Amino acid sequence: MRDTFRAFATTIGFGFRAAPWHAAFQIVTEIALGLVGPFTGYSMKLLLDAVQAKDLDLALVGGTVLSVTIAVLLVAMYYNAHCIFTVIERTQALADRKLMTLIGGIDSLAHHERPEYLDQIYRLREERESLAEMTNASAGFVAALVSFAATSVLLAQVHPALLSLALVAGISMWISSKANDIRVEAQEETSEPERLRRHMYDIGTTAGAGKELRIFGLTKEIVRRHHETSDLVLSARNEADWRAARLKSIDALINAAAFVGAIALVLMLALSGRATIGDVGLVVTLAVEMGMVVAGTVGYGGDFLWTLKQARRFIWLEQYAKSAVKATADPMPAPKRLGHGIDLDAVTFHYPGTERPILENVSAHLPAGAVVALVGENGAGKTTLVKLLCDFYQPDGGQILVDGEDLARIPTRQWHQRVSTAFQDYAQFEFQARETVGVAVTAKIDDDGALNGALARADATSIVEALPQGLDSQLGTTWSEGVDLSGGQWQKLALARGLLREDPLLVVFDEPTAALDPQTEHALFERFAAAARAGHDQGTVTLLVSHRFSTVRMADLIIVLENGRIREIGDHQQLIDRGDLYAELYELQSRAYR
Ligand SMILES: Nc1ncnc2c1ncn2[C@@H]1O[C@H](COP(=O)(O)OP(=O)(O)OP(=O)(O)O)[C@@H](O)[C@H]1O
Repeated sequence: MRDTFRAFATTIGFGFRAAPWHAAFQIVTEIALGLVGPFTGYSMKLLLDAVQAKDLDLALVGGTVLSVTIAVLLVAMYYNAHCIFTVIERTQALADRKLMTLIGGIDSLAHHERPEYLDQIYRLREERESLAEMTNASAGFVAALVSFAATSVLLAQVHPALLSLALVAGISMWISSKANDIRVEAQEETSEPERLRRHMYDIGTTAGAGKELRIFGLTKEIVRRHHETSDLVLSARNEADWRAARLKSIDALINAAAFVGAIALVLMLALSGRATIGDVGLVVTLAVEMGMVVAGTVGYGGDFLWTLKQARRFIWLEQYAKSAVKATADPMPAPKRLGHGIDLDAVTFHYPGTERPILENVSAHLPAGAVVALVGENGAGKTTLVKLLCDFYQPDGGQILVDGEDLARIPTRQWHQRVSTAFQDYAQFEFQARETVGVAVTAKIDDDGALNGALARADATSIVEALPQGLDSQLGTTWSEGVDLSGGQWQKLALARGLLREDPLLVVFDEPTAALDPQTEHALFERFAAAARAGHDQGTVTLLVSHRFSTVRMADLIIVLENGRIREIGDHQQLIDRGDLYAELYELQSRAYR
């Protein structure tokens, strides 16, 4: 209950924060509109009674009530529509920013990788518009309830038995909410196949998979899979719709019976002289109005509950974001420089929600100022170790020690500020070139000297020089005057981004040069290694993950991982002398290049 209230308060708060006056005015006008139906019925009653009694005064009162009601209707309708759009637009923008801040700001990566979290995040992203709907749903729901109350009072004045219409309306709302639950449940249960269906659609329609789709003639297969998954999703939802429709038809029958009963009752009352002709008009109008009130309450109530569901997901995300912050019982700041280095002390790890250990008992000393290479076959656990060193995940067993202190004690955000990275799956920021590189240290976006220095270290100077407006060029052909770059050029800019930070304690290159030829990669890393060794005062550890042994060989220390365990460790010559896996793989690659 507390969570529900919190979810409601949070999302209605979005509306009032994004557009306070419009939100307040929307609620007022919505309630005014909700009263139009009952007041129209009442003025009709007055007018009919006035005609029957030939009472001019009563006719004037009835006419005035009707005129005011129509005026309120016209004015409120106009402002209400304006408020609805303004509130939704502004709230949507605010909710989007909140989602971006939460999803992108969580220290861990688990919510991007675990299926149960992905479903939640997927639904939140898909249904993000709902987060902006709370003001609208609440205003509509409150207005429908006010209308319901006013209609009930007017009906009771004619005859208390007519309140059975209100009772039936209550039952109707209950049935409709059950029908709505059935639909919502089906949507939730088909969340994963729906994600798969979307994945197929994305594969079939975006540029990323375009080349392989054509070469492998995959389009037909992807369309078939999309069809298969669609059938699964749609048949489950269709079945739920039928069940909901069966409930709704029972509801319709009850309503029809109540409507006929109410008209019969008021006619009997009128024929026996206990009700006026105006009462008959009033009951007919209000019986119809009651149907609309029920539809409104159910519709807005459904929107309200649906919005509440998304709001609860949002609260889940907020709580998850808080819980994903590493528990640092005895926090300490990251050291200014590394004197000793980083130690892996019997590190063991399995991904949350899985059983298989990916790293087992990994121990190694990464000396301050050293260039360390991490090699091993696909799936050996190299990237996983990198994720642990970047503090995206924490070890299940053992410790990572930074100058002898447990990394668990350093708050993740602080550690991230002292880590520089370049990954194989780099982000393609389609901004101006200076921003594409400069986002690594936003304070340096306008510092041409720093940007050019990083570009030079990444061997990317010529790429930017060839751009029409140099650093100010817009990247990405989907933007006006935007220019596109090759995969290797994008990767070099990502590398420059990784090299912009001046005081990192750990620099990680996880196959960031896979799109470059081996000679270029080798030359680049020779340069990084020289720079890393020259920058001993900072004690930075440079960690390089590569499958190219020509590059790896110049590292001070090479760690060979196999099935999540360290198979060998040493420098190039030591490992060659041992004649084990490294020597074998090195020989194989050298032979291929001879
Ligand atoms: N998020 C995840 N959840 C569960 N298992 C994962 C996850 N990420 C990776 N794995 C598993 O962990 C193992 C090691 O993966 P990792 O990416 O660390 O290997 P790698 O040595 O970097 O491989 P490659 O050279 O192919 O990049 C693999 O078996 C992989 O399936």
